[in-house]
Amino acid sequence: MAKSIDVSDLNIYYGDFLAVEGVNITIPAKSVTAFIGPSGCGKSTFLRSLNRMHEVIKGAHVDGKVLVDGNDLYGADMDPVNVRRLIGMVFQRPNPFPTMSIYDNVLAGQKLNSKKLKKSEADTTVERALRQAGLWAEVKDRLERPGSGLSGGQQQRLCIARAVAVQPEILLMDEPCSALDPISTSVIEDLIHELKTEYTIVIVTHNMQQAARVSDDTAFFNLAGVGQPGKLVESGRTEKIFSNPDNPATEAYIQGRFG
Ligand SMILES: Nc1ncnc2c1ncn2[C@@H]1O[C@H](COP(=O)(O)OP(=O)(O)OP(=O)(O)O)[C@@H](O)[C@H]1O
Repeated sequence: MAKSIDVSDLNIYYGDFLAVEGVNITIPAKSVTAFIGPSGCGKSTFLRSLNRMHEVIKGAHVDGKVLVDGNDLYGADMDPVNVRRLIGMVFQRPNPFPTMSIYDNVLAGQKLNSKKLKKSEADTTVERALRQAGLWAEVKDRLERPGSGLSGGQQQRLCIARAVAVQPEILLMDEPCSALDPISTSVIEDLIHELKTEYTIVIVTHNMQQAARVSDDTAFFNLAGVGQPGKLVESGRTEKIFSNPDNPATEAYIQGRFG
């Protein structure tokens, strides 16, 4: 079941450095929310705080609240490993395990969660995940070949298959198309459109056309100055943010006047 995310008064630190300050936002379920803003404003940092990947870095921590359908992600009884299973992540560079077969790559998340599957269950999971990632037809006859033998765009879809194989509720995508050619980018964008019927999707992108094409909602982040923390300037329906934003900085950024 896809879930909504409610963030309140979130501050995100690297040691003493406050990287992102005071974020308040609701990310609706079963829709695509794009994070945009100039380099260094904290988009990726904020994204990683949404599945507790941020704290993997030594000294990194947050204060404030992140609720997923009312459950506090940072609550004392919340296991970060479980959080990362429920909230999957796809990175900028496709990162399949290169020597592992396509089949085993899809199941890699399951194995990390030390979930033992019968062969028939494993086969079903692999097919389902590859179909969801729009890759099944292209790889069904070479599942035992290494993941590294696929094109960049196919590798990224393999990573999406790996992320959905564990049946997460939310998918976080950090510039998932920035290393891909326009055709592979378009395939992934179509896929994002299909996946939102089942998942809540959050995507960081530098590409304004992409944000406008794929997202239902957009959040614009900015820096007040060098060394200052990043802040959420405004968020709302993508149509509104792109055509009639409340803040002049949002309009300037979208029109390419800075960043
Ligand atoms: N591992 C880290 N340790 C310390 N500071 C970091 C670390 N990663 C990022 N930062 C700092 O946090 C701030 C936000 O960085 P972040 O990468 O989240 O921004 P971004 O908006 O995603 O940038 P970009 O668009 O360039 O990817 C920056 O000042 C950055 O230097």
